[in-house]
Amino acid sequence: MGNISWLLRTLPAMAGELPRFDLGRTPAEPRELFLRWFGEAVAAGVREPHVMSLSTVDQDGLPDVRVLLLRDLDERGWHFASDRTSAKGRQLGARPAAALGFYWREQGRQVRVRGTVIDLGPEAAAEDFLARSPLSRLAMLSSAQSDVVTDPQNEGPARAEAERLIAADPDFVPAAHAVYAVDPVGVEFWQGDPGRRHVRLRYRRTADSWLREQLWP
Ligand SMILES: Cc1cc2nc3c(=O)[nH]c(=O)nc-3n(C[C@H](O)[C@H](O)[C@H](O)COP(=O)(O)O)c2cc1C
Repeated sequence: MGNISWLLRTLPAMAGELPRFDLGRTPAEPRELFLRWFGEAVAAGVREPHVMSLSTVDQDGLPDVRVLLLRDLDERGWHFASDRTSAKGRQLGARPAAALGFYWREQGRQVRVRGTVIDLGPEAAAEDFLARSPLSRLAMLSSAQSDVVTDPQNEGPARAEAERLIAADPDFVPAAHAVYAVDPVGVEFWQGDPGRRHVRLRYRRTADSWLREQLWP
């Protein structure tokens, strides 16, 4: 019988050198601070800094979470791409609200984003889909994200059908492909400290600007 608790207690967290978070140098807008931290994550060699968790809520109010890639960030918010008919797509259709979580381990940094979700429409979906590699497009076209795999042998025909679709129309975009943006009401930046004096800053949206508040970590 395995007991994992002893093992968990041997694992370090937030060890080593970590950056300092100077609250005197924070911009008025959270997007600007996110871009600064993201650039620093890339420069520090953080592996896959664009990987984030996305949480949504199902029809029973039960939270759901999975990992996705950040696709863009602009005045509309944090973008991700997915299938409108997937579990998350259906959850978002019924309840367009979500939270994102980034964890940049090498820097002991966490960023949390909460907000309403908007579907950016067919043009954004087409642009996102057609910019993908042929392999990625083929994989997306031949899968039914979140559905139960009833016949593993059926992958061949689905793949062949996807190949036929792309050959017939190289600009084909599946109707279910969507790009969403999380339009934030709150964005939080958390800097870990090996001495456990972690620093946490929350941006909260007000009618016409952002309120910055330091929170206990
Ligand atoms: C590193 C990584 C990146 C991923 N990126 C995406 C993505 O950008 N879009 C997406 O729909 N699924 C992505 N996935 C798959 C999702 O985690 C998830 O399995 C899928 O979207 C189905 O989720 P759902 O059933 O909750 O809708 C990624 C998984 C991993 C591990």
